[in-house]
Amino acid sequence: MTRIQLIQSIRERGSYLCVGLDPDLDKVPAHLLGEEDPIFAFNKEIIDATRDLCVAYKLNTAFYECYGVEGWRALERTVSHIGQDHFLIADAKRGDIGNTSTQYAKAFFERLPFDAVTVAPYMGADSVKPFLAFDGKWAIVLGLTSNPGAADFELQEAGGMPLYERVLSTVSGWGHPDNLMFVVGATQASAFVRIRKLVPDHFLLVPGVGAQGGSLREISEKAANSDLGLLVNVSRGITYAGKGEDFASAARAAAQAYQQEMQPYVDKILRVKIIK
Ligand SMILES: O=C(O)c1cc(=O)[nH]c(=O)n1[C@@H]1O[C@H](COP(=O)(O)O)[C@@H](O)[C@H]1O
Repeated sequence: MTRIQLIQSIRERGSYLCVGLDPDLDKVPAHLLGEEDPIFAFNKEIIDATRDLCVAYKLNTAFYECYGVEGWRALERTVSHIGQDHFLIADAKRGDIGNTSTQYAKAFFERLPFDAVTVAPYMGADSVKPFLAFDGKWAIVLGLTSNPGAADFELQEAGGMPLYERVLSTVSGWGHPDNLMFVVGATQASAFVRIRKLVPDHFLLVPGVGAQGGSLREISEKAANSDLGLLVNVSRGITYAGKGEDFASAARAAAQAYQQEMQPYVDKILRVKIIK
């Protein structure tokens, strides 16, 4: 999916919500556990209940890999059920020497139909650039993450600025706003304004709303750009909004509340904008 298509889809749905599909068999409703593929059965109901309210789905591969080949099969079935109308993110946090990164990119972009993969920048240019070499595909590079451990390296000073700022300004030169996004945690509100100065045009993937306590309003006020420029991810806050047989309608209600909070920002920013 191109940046222009993504912006159109945000405008049409009045939403920049990304639903995180991180299924955990210890948490899915008991009545699904007897299904032949309970992970897919769970995801399918969540997808069917939320498709019109979100523009993206993010699958964290850890929640599939931990179930071995059956988990991977459920991931494949899930992405094919989602189809082509949503921006599809493989949250795999990859990045390795160049030829290995190319194989990771092929796995998600050629074997599977993902639009984007999350990438850790620690190994530098040759580990990130292979993900930028696929037409119409995206790398989403970790900038300032939502977890407490962000303080261990990302917030440490590196040559007169925090390391994450160096990552944003250096990595933004490796790609462009049509193939590169950055992850910024919703819990890092005090950094949003500074981040927008460093990467004014890039989309930001913002996890950490819901279970981790980040504020959708604060992100929207401080980090939206003239394209809207945000994908706000919520995983547990939507998928486990309900625990019983009505979990899908509870998920829909949670997603709808986020979408309704987003609509005024979409209207304000994208209503009269002519897309470049
Ligand atoms: O790359 C990510 O998506 C990510 C980066 C980050 O800084 N923090 C973060 O929570 N995530 C992921 O975003 C999702 C957040 O899930 P919830 O806290 O359940 O909404 C999980 O898949 C995390 O692995």
